[in-house]
Amino acid sequence: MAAVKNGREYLLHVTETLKHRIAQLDESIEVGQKEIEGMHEYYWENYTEMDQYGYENFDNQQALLHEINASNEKIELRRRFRKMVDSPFFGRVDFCYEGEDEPEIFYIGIANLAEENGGPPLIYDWRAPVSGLFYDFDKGPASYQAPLGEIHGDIAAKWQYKIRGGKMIYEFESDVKIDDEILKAELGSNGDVQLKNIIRTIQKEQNAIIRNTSDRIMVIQGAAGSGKTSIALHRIAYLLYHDRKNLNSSSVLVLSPNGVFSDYISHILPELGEENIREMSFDLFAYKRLKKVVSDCEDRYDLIERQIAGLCDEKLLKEKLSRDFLDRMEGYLVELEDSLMNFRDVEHRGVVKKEQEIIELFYFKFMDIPLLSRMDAVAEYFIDEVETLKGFNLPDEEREAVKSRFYRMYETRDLYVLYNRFLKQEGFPSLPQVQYEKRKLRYEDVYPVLYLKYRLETQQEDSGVRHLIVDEMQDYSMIQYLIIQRLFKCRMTILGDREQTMDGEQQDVLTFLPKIFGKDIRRIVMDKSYRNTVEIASYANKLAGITEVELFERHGKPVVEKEFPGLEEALESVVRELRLEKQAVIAENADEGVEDIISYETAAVIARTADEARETYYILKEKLEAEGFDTKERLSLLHRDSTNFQKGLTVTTFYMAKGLEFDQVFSVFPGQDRSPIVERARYIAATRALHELYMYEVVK
Ligand SMILES: Nc1ncnc2c1ncn2[C@@H]1O[C@H](COP(=O)(O)OP(=O)(O)OP(=O)(O)O)[C@@H](O)[C@H]1O
Repeated sequence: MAAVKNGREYLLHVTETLKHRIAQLDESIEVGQKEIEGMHEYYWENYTEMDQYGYENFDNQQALLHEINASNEKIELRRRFRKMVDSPFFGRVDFCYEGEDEPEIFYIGIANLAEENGGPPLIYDWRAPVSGLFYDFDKGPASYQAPLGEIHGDIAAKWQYKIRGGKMIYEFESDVKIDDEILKAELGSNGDVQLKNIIRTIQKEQNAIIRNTSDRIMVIQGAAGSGKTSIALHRIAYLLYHDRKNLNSSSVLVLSPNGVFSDYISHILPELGEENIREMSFDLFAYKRLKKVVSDCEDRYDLIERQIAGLCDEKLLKEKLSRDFLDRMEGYLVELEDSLMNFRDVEHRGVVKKEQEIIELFYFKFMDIPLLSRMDAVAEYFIDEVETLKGFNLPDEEREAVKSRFYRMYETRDLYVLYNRFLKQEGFPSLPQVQYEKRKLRYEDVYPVLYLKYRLETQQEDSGVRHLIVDEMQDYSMIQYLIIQRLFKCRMTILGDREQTMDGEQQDVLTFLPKIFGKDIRRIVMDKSYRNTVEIASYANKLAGITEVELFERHGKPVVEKEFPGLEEALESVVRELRLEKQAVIAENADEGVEDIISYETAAVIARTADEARETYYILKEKLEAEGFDTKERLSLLHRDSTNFQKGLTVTTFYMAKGLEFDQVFSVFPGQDRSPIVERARYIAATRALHELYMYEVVK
């Protein structure tokens, strides 16, 4: 097809090919399904007569499995092709290899396509080595990293296309990287309910992160809206594509802040032709691990609420999150080696293990096993001896009884008690000494107890995770990173923004990450922001005193700052300014009389606390219903237990809004609260806005 040079002609040819391949797959999938059904039938009809050793049965099952896998692969390929019909390609690079006269033409799309399986590609996957040219170079000398080494040449031309519903909307030759006009159009469009895939407009500096395979741990400090989350997900799609042997979607885990965020990003990988990855909130993970120790744990959101309500001893919190606290805990762990133990002789079925022998086993032979699991090894060792001497295996119950005599040599194995003892010893207020049912850990104690658990109980465990993504890295403390380091020995992409710390004080995790992970870390700073208009981004940066962020030149309405005597009045204004329905509006900077039709997909009212968000929601519900707004479908209260993010108007807190974005944002805060944490909250709220921002203060 090299003769076809025109995008429209090429589109026709590609569309025909897609239709043809889909039809072929339809047929072959149908044949495969019949084959599978036939195999099932054969099995049920004949299984009683199959050979007694099960060989035939085994062969049948293998054949069936093979057929099912082949069928699934075809279904997956058909799904990908069907998706490609809408927009088969978005870019083209004419690349002249060094020493050649004629350029070769590469069309780039969401996935590979050839006229037949294994044939020369008509379209290259955006992750293919050669596609790097599209993102990284303008016209002129260029190179890309192929499996056999770097390939050099010249880009003779670069084209960009917009195809929708199989129709060419536009095509043009561009000599800049990714034309700014296209990016502006992408960014200027309304926010979807979920994060968008950005393969058409990935920027050079973003591409470098997506395609990086050499660094084990990448730490990305990126300004609000710089594309961190988008990049992390595209990076995973890239790594899955290039390393199918070692990586699959179930071996990638994202530590995400909450269920809503997971929902918000959940479609990107399937859209990029990959299966979804696992996600987990670290707080939930901790709670599950500590279930046997305490009946409940606070999470990060409880802590924030407590901090805003002034119910948190900030000094104590800071102390418990400090390096010094951790060092003291390490000292305590050393002390426990001795102070926790009461060794004594054990005798069973006439076999005796002397105290001194137990001590030797405990401190020498099994010294590498964590303290609270070590006695188990000693007990097993003794049981083994008894069994050898007696010449038979002990029944399970008897084994357990022997083990419990060994366990009794620990003064206690209760982590709650051990932690409490540590607090007391170090002069910290102790936790209430209560029964399990009443034990609830405050957030600042959750991770120290989990840390104790790992240090005292757990040996190296293989989580099966080969790549870990930590989003919102600034929200994790040093002790959490230490736990992460113990749990995951894999590659990592850690990303966040120190300015979006949900704390009074900024935490720059980059200062301590190298101490935890060593020199394997590659640190990258992204200071160009794409989400907000220049007006919104400049306003937000001023709020946080940020100066070094580069802004993408996209302009919009000036930020509106207003004070109101009460919440009711503020929300009346929200209802007036809301542009979720098609509405004719006098454009701010336009000539008088010129009207714009403005209609957005998403808007949010962002509040300070969960209670304030709830109150806001109910007032708004009433006001909007009076205006005939469909509140059932288009108004939602997003809280910590929510699992999805909906179109329309969302009412939520600043901490739940993190990571999300909305066309219009109304930040409604109590004007009198100027505490550092709430000032950060205003910044987080402001940076959520794509096109319009209203900063409302309720000044009683
Ligand atoms: N290269 C790009 N092309 C098109 N859109 C982009 C690009 N990079 C970022 N964006 C858009 O910018 C917005 C912000 O991206 P994203 O949410 O990934 O940023 P972030 O750095 O994680 O933000 P935050 O930390 O503020 O939550 C999204 O709408 C995303 O689609």
